[in-house]
Amino acid sequence: MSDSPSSWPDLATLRDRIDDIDRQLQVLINQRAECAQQVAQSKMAAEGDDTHFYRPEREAQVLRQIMERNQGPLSSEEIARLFREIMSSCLALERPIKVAYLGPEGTFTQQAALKHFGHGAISVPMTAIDEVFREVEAGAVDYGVVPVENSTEGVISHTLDSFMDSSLQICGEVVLRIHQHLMVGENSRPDKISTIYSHASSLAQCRKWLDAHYPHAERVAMPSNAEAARKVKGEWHSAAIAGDMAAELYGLTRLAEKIEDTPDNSTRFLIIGRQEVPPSGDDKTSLMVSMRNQPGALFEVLDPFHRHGVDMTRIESRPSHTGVWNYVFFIDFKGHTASSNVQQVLQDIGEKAADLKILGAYPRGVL
Ligand SMILES: O=C(O)C(=O)C[C@]1(C(=O)O)C=C[C@@H](O)C=C1
Repeated sequence: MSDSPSSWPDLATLRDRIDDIDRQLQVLINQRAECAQQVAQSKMAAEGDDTHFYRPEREAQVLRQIMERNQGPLSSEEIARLFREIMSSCLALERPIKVAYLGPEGTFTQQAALKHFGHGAISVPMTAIDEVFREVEAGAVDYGVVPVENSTEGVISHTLDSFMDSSLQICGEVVLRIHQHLMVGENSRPDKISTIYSHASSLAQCRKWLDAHYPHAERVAMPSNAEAARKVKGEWHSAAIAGDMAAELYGLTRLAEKIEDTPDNSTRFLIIGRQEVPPSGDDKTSLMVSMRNQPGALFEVLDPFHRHGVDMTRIESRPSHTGVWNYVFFIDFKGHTASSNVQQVLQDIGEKAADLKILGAYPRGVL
């Protein structure tokens, strides 16, 4: 017999079934929350004042397990997103976590913070990247979220430079697909757009689209996309390029969606904190290495990775703050500082480098 609508249970029966499942889910979610409360007690008994309630390695393991065992029909990403929120609420019961991000409200960095920590975290906007670092260092917030590289635009040098003078650790990473939309306020005249506001890097990410669709509009760089969205709210002749959060926050209408020139446009953000993270089973490590300016310096940094079979994922060089002729390399690689081949790499580089700083070993982004 074919599966026709007439052979399905009726709507009332299906809704009864959903009510019953919801009842069970609710009991189970609250049982999970009680467990998390007990975890908090046991952590405090063992660690006292230094207790870290947020455990990046455990969260990554929980989310990976959920994705691996998922059988659908919900996608692995979707089910992990739901559990992300459950864990976020459980952590908030243990202790509410404060997270500073590069603001204002509605930026992609806030979106990244919520994607990583879920909506149980209290997110606090900051006006600059170094302010995010300062707030975490001072203990005014627990963690910070800062952008570090965009697939189209490259590295965010402010973030790398901030690590030079900071003792903070990288505790995690999160990658966000960046979709840019052209948006206007309610009194706008879409056929009369003469000015388009956005952050310089978003304007650059949409350059070809703007050349094709608004060749005569003036492009004005703003401190952030969210700032741009706020500005156009009351202007009838201008539009902003920003993301979903900014459109919703300022009640703007999207004139065109996903206008970024490269379809896989994404930004990587780092979670910074004051704790070292144990291995999760799939980790990355970030280093900062200062080399004297002499022939073969780059080779001496790269060679140990090759010799010990460690997979480098990124290398950037920045001028050092201290010596005019010294360079600092920022390096990311797969693996955790607890593993022996990584320790051998660190030892070899340490013997040649003027300075070697481990910025953190942390779980590879899951969501
Ligand atoms: O396992 C822990 O350490 C917990 O605190 C529980 C839990 C969870 O809800 O699964 C909550 C917060 C942590 O960041 C990690 C996991």
